[in-house]
Amino acid sequence: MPPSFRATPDTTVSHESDRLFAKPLAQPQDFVFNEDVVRVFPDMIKRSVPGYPTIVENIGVLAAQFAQPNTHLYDLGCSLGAVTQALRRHVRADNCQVIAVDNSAAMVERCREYLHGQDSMFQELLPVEVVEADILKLQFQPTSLVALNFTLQFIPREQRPALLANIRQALVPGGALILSEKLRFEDEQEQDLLTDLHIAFKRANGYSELEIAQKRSAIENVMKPDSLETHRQRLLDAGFTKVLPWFQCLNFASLIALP
Ligand SMILES: Nc1ncnc2c1ncn2[C@@H]1O[C@H](C[S@+](CC[C@H]([NH3+])C(=O)[O-])CC(=O)[O-])[C@@H](O)[C@H]1O
Ligand SMILES: O=C(O)C(=O)Cc1ccccc1
Repeated sequence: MPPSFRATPDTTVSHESDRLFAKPLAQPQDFVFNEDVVRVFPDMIKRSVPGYPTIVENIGVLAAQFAQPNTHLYDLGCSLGAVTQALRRHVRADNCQVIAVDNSAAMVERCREYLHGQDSMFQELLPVEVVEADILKLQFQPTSLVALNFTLQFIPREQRPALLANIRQALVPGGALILSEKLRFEDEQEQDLLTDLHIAFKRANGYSELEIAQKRSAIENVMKPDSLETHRQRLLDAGFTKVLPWFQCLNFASLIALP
């Protein structure tokens, strides 16, 4: 493997560890993707989402199978561009362009630094445009690969069907949507067990009980997970013909939806 491909994965490594919820907070506030979160984000998501590094890398591998020449590839809710970087490591289709979109100005600013930094260091990378926008307002270009990697859960539930229908309309034959989400379980006992196991995962990654509790209260009004069955039915209703789960670790899963 040429050195350029060994070097790229490290560009999102933040050396700051996530202590955002370590001290007791006087006023519980809703979670926002601001500068403080941006600074610790790679550490936060890796220690909070079981399977995250595997999912990101393999979105690149899967994308390489679906990417069609002369189309756009979308990384929706790109944060710091981890998925876009995986696309750059794996996709070899001709004349593809990545559109990475996020509505957090702080995320977009750092994401541009990382990705444009790669542009200046390495040749022959997939071209990337990083756009600060609401993914609900995008006009999609013909696309062969759309990644919603832990983003749909932050979209108000009533807006999710229209977003998925827009994506479905823009997908070319042979393309795919890759949708990763935290799952909710309809069975109360399953939900409680998976929640406990996820807390154990966070604890094993160095989070204290206080950090876990404060993060949960910050995120609960903002992030609304659905069940696998709800996802499957909503994707079919949006016009997708097949929904294939390809990864699950505890209550975090990733699906391939085919047009
Ligand atoms: N309406 C919206 N429009 C655009 N962006 C949005 C919107 N709502 C939320 N976001 C953005 O969606 C991202 C969700 S994080 C995705 C991780 C990334 N995909 C990764 O693979 O590292 C998931 C998490 O933090 O759990 C944030 O950057 C939000 O600003
Ligand atoms: O599900 C959770 O409890 C999380 O912490 C997921 C998460 C990870 C990173 C940012 C926001 C939510």
